[in-house]
Formats: sequence, C-alpha cells, structure tokens
Amino acid sequence: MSVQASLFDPSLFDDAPGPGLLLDAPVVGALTGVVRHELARSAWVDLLPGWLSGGELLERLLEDVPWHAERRPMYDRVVDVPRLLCHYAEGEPLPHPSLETVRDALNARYEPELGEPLVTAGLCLYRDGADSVAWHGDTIGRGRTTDTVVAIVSLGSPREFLLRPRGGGAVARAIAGSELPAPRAQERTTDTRPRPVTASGTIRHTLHHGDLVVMGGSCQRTWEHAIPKTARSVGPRVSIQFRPRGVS
Ligand SMILES: O=C(O)CCC(=O)C(=O)O
Ligand SMILES: [Fe+2]
Repeated sequence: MSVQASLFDPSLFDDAPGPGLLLDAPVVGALTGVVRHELARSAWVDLLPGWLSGGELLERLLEDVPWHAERRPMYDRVVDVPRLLCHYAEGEPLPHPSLETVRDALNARYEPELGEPLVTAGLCLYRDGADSVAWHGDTIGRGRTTDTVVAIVSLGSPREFLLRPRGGGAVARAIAGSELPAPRAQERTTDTRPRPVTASGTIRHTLHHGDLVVMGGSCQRTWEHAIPKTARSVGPRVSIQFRPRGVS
C-alpha cells in the first residue's frame, strides 16, 4: 500500500533501543528481558520493549502485505472495520522471512509453557489515529473457554494498548490491584509518574516500535483489550498477532 508507505519515515526508527532482534540476521539467543506482569483472575501479560529494531520490516509490510478492508455487521447496520487486515493461516508463508524468525523465537520461549506452538499470524494496519480496535477478548474458538497465549509485535507509531477486566466498571475497580508495567527507560527521563490503573480499572500501556506484548493465562476470557482511537497525529502502526491453532 503505497499510500501508507509514503507516510512512513524509516529514519524515525534508526535509534530504536535495543539489544533488539536484528532483522537481517538470525535470532541470537532467546527473548531475554521479558517481564511478566501477573494480573487478577490468573491472567498475565509479558512485555519486552524494543525487541525488534530498525524500520525495514515495517516498510516491507506496508508495501507488500495485501491489506484489505472489511465490513462487519453491527446491530442493524454493516460498518467498516476501522483498520486494514490480512490473516495468515497455519502453514501459509508469512509476508516477510523475519516474521518466521520472530514466530520461531516466540515458540522457543512460549511453546513449552503453552504446550503447543503459535501457528497463525494476524496482521492489522492502523493507518492513522482514526483506526482502532474496540474492547474485546480473542474469544473466537478455544480462547473463550481455555487458557491460551496471544503474542503481539508492534511496529511503527506508538499507540496505547488498554486492558481491563471483563465485567464492567465496578468489577474492574474491585480487582484493580494489577501492577502497571514500568515505563520504558527512555520515557523515565521525561515522565516518572507512576501509572496506576485508572479509576475505571483500565491499564494503559503505550506500545512503541518493536515492542512485544504477550497475553496469557485466562487473559482472553477474563480481560479485554483495545487500541483506542487518538486525536493525536500519528503515522501508521502495524501489529502482528501470533496465535495457536483454533484461537482468533
Ligand atoms: O493491534 C493490536 O495490538 C491488537 C489487535 C487485536 O487485539 C486483535 O486483532 O485481536
Ligand atoms: Fe485482540
């Protein structure tokens, strides 16, 4: 999609932090530095800021993925899904060899714990701040009833990733003892505020270029996640979600 690609400036990402994964080189070692945040209800979230570095992968995905728009029924209307999508089923070649490397690295770490590999890849393109994903859990399929793992790699513009316990405000406030992830090192100089769970019980965490977030345990059925719209002027963001068979 050249329209999106033209919005992308790879130099923005030249200084991505890291011991990141070098995209043109084999993965060296495992996912070191992942921090697990235990949430209520036997859910957890692992975070690894700046796992991937460099802008080449984002550039390639913006250009090469056959992004498409979808429309979905909502009440008595059919509405545009506010992001572009592309899904890679189990066994389908991924659109860039680096994604296979990323999936293999994730499996080296998470398959022993999960008991099965991550095999599908869902790609979302948030073209600008008007694109979003509404509150949901990945509960189509087994995620509705069983513990599972969904690993998301975020590329491009930073966007807020929200998590809240299912069940509405009162439930959320009652169990809002969950720890919020510490800010990234480079944010600390400018923003040292603690980031408590908001009064509504929502956890807010900004996902930056190259960050990894992995939701596990009961997270898909007992919590919900969202990428809200933003009025800020933001460029494109691509998220790649790796899931096991039968979860979406
Ligand atoms: O873009 C993201 O990081 C989240 C996407 C998501 O939750 C989904 O596609 O199920
Ligand atoms: Fe999701």
